[in-house]
This record gives sequence, structure tokens and C-alpha cells, in this order.
Amino acid sequence: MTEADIVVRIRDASVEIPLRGVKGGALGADPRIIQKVNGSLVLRALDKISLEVRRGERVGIVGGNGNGKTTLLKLIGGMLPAVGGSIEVRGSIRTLLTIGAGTVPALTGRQNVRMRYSLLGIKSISVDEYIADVAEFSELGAFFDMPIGTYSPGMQSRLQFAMSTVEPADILLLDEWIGVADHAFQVKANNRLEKYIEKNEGFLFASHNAELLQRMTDRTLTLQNGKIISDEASALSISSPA
Ligand SMILES: Nc1ncnc2c1ncn2[C@@H]1O[C@H](COP(=O)(O)OP(=O)(O)OP(=O)(O)O)[C@@H](O)[C@H]1O
Repeated sequence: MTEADIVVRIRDASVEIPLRGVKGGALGADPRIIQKVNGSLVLRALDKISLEVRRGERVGIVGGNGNGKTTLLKLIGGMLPAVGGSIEVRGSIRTLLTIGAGTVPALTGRQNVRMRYSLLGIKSISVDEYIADVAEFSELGAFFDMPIGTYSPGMQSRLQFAMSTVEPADILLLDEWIGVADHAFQVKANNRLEKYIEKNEGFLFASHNAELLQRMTDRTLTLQNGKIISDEASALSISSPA
């Protein structure tokens, strides 16, 4: 592995989440709850994580509820700061973490898509092509021109998935988001992700869906209590180009 292959490098980084309003009695309830010198309590959701991800790797992140999967994706996506250590991310990132994140409910789907085009700084296609692609893929019909505050969670996830996957990125960060979309859209979204794999795009995917992970990832990180307890290569079931 050469230096140029590395897209994510994390060294000894932790993430601490302030526990506002939680009393000292919580100490001892969970080894991740620690008291700062000013007396406040924090939850060390990630504890001195070290990780390198290569360009094109398809990394599954597993572990029980509350073990730090989403926190790790947010750390890589720049949505949470690291405490100590270092984090380096090279290249473009697309995130599909929280339903509704980065969208404006009062604006229509079309207006949100136009805004996202500018925010992503897309150069390979025109704004009209981008909007047409998202409109077609998300299949929202007349709702595309309605405020997204009127969308169901599944409709929002359709729009967000479509916006984030038009143009390849160096890294796509996916949380267990797809469950809210209906089965037909899940199949379509999986097909689009598989095309990403064919283009050798990398992603990190937190999920409890073992079958999906086995199909789509070639490396599995297991998190427990904010630590990586295993990091294993796995065979990718779908074919990728030589
Ligand atoms: N805003 C918050 N305030 C307090 N604690 C939080 C907050 N966000 C996350 N946590 C805590 O951080 C820890 C890690 O949460 P995280 O969402 O990363 O887990 P996860 O592995 O993604 O879980 P799941 O499988 O349920 O999605 C949990 O103990 C959770 O309670």
C-alpha cells in the first residue's frame, strides 16, 4: 500500500460526547463515561481509534447498538471533532448518515437538489443534468416540486441517496439508512451502489444487515464500546473489475 492509496488515516483519535444534565451517579454505569477536570461528564464514544482506509476499499462497520458505528462515520465525515490523536481525510466525501441532514425542509426537492449541486461543487455535469438525474432516480413524481418538509422519511432517504450518488466520490459514508425506503427503492439503490463498486469507489457502511454487508464489503471492522476489536478482510461476493 503506497501513501497515495490512503484516503482516511486516523491515529489514536477519540470522540467525547458531552452528557449534559447527567449526574455524577452515572459514573461507573458505563466505563466510557468519564469526568473532566471541570466536573462535567462526557461519554467517550470512540476511544483511541486508529484506522487506515485505502482508495476503493469497501468497509463494513458492525457492532451492537450504541457501540460507536455512527460516531466513527461522523468523525470521518467531519461532523464530530476528534479529541487527541489525528485524522486525515483525502479526497471527496459524500455522506448518507442522518435522514434530513443537509436539507432545508421549507425548500422543494428540486430547490434542495440545486443547492446541493453548488455545495458539492460538481463539475462533471451541468446543474440541469444533475437535477434531472436526481429527479429520475428518486421517483418522487409531483413531490419533487413540493417542500421536503412534506416528505415521509422514506421519501427523504430516496432524495438524499439520489443526490449523494450521482457523481462518484472518493469515499461514501453510509449509515443504516436504507431500511426506511421501500423494497423497490432498496433494490434500485443497491444496484446503484454495486455500480459504484464496479467503478472502484470506496465506501464505509455501518449496518446490521449481514447479508448486505457480505455482498457489498471486502473488509469488516467490528466496534465494541468505542474500540475497534477486529478488522478483517472478507471476500466480496459481487464481481469487481480486475
Ligand atoms: N447526542 C448524543 N448524546 C449523548 N450520547 C450520545 C449522542 N449520540 C451518540 N451518543 C452515544 O454514543 C454512543 C455511540 O453511539 P453511536 O450512534 O455511534 O452507536 P451505533 O453503533 O451507531 O449504534 P446503532 O447500531 O444503534 O446505530 C452510544 O452510547 C450513544 O448513546
